[in-house]
Amino acid sequence: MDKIPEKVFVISGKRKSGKDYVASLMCNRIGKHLCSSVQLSGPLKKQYAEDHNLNFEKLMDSSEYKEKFRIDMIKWGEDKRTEDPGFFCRLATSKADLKKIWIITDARRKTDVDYFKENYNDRTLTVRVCAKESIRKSRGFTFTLGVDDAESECGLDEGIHWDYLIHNNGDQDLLDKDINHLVTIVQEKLCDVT
Ligand SMILES: Nc1ncnc2c1ncn2[C@@H]1O[C@H](COP(=O)(O)OP(=O)(O)OP(=O)(O)O)[C@@H](O)[C@H]1O
Repeated sequence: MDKIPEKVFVISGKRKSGKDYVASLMCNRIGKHLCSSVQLSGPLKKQYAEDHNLNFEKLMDSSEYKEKFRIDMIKWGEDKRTEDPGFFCRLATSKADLKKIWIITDARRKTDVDYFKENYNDRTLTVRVCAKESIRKSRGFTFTLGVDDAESECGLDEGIHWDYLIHNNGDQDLLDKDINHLVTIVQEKLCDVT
């Protein structure tokens, strides 16, 4: 293992629940000098793009290009994960420049949660971003067969105990309150180690 973080927030949520939005708020409030946002889908997409001769930058943004390859990419990722469940988690966190606080922005499967619990047990906090379907739709979500009923989107809907829930339904005060709570945990932890 290359580097031991002080805290690992493992964020999950349905499509367009606001995972990236929440991760970015957390990062800004904790301090960008302390936080690394880690996308598990990053290395997956990079490898997929290389193997299939595709444009990696376009796969990483929220363009139609990404949507076009989503189903095939999910299948390809499943096959890799079957061979080695921690493969993408390990790849995503093996960068040398990661900071003290890791914010994993896109846990999708139990194997993702298990990986961080197994490797950073005392430091991992699981976070579920919750948003009603109507709100997610207003942010661009449309139900897609083969995507929204696949394990990659439903694997963490049940059977996981979340340490924290973030309510992202449009009430900015409630969202702030939830995020401030997580920020306080980090600040307390960092006080303990300094
Ligand atoms: N509380 C909020 N206030 C304003 N805009 C928001 C809020 N939450 C999310 N959004 C916006 O909704 C859109 C979807 O959010 P985001 O990309 O964070 O969702 P996601 O869960 O990461 O989506 P995906 O599953 O597709 O990666 C973005 O344009 C984001 O800026």
